[in-house]
Amino acid sequence: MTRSSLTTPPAGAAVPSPEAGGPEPGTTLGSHYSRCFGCGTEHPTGLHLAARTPDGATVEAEFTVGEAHQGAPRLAHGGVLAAAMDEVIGMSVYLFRKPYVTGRLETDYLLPVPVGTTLHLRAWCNGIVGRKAYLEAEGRIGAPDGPVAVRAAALFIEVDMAHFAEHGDVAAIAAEHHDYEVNP
Ligand SMILES: CCCCCCCCCCCCCCCC(=O)SCCNC(=O)CCNC(=O)[C@H](O)C(C)(C)COP(=O)(O)OP(=O)(O)OC[C@H]1O[C@@H](n2cnc3c(N)ncnc32)[C@H](O)[C@@H]1OP(=O)(O)O
Repeated sequence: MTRSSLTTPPAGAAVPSPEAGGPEPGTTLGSHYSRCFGCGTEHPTGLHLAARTPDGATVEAEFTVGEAHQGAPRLAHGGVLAAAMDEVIGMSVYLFRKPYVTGRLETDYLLPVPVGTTLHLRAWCNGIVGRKAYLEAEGRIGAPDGPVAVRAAALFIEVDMAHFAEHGDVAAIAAEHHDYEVNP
């Protein structure tokens, strides 16, 4: 992965271990918002990622490139592939039970990805320092050990739930996150 110093964990960054009380290995992770472009089951043209964690610390998902995801004819749009990496990385840090948002996302495109291809995505965390999480992901064509088409490195920043309430739609959050108190 070609990455900048901004997405490279500094020496001594702690690599998190599976959170006590977090998802058991093998668990399928639900969507965090039904209309999310990445994982929402109600999004008509979204990526519909249904991620799972094989080990409580990393995340895997598949994404089949559809008609709605084209850039050049019959080829996936690079921004859509970046969105898939963003989503699977976001799910991998959400394993640690704290809300994070993308601060920076760097993407390497190694192979074109035709419509109809299933990309096998995997994301993991390389370290956390304070509010900053350093993460990485890859997308492989056709099989978990297929050729790598996309690689990404990211810096995610921890926020609190007030971030989503203040800047987004507090009623939608309350409707889908029953543990979120609208008026604490
Ligand atoms: C329904 C709701 C459910 C929610 C449930 C939970 C969510 C579950 C997620 C599941 C999966 C989602 C997957 C998709 C995830 C997205 O796509 S999120 C959407 C895209 N991202 C955004 O909209 C973020 C927009 N940016 C911001 O809001 C603010 O800039 C941020 C990132 C919160 C940071 O602002 P801040 O809190 O004021 O913090 P700030 O002091 O500026 O930065 C903190 C540190 O990070 C560094 N930093 C910040 N940004 C950068 C950057 N771009 N580059 C380098 N360093 C940076 C700063 O330099 C600083 O470093 P230190 O000085 O501490 O060393």
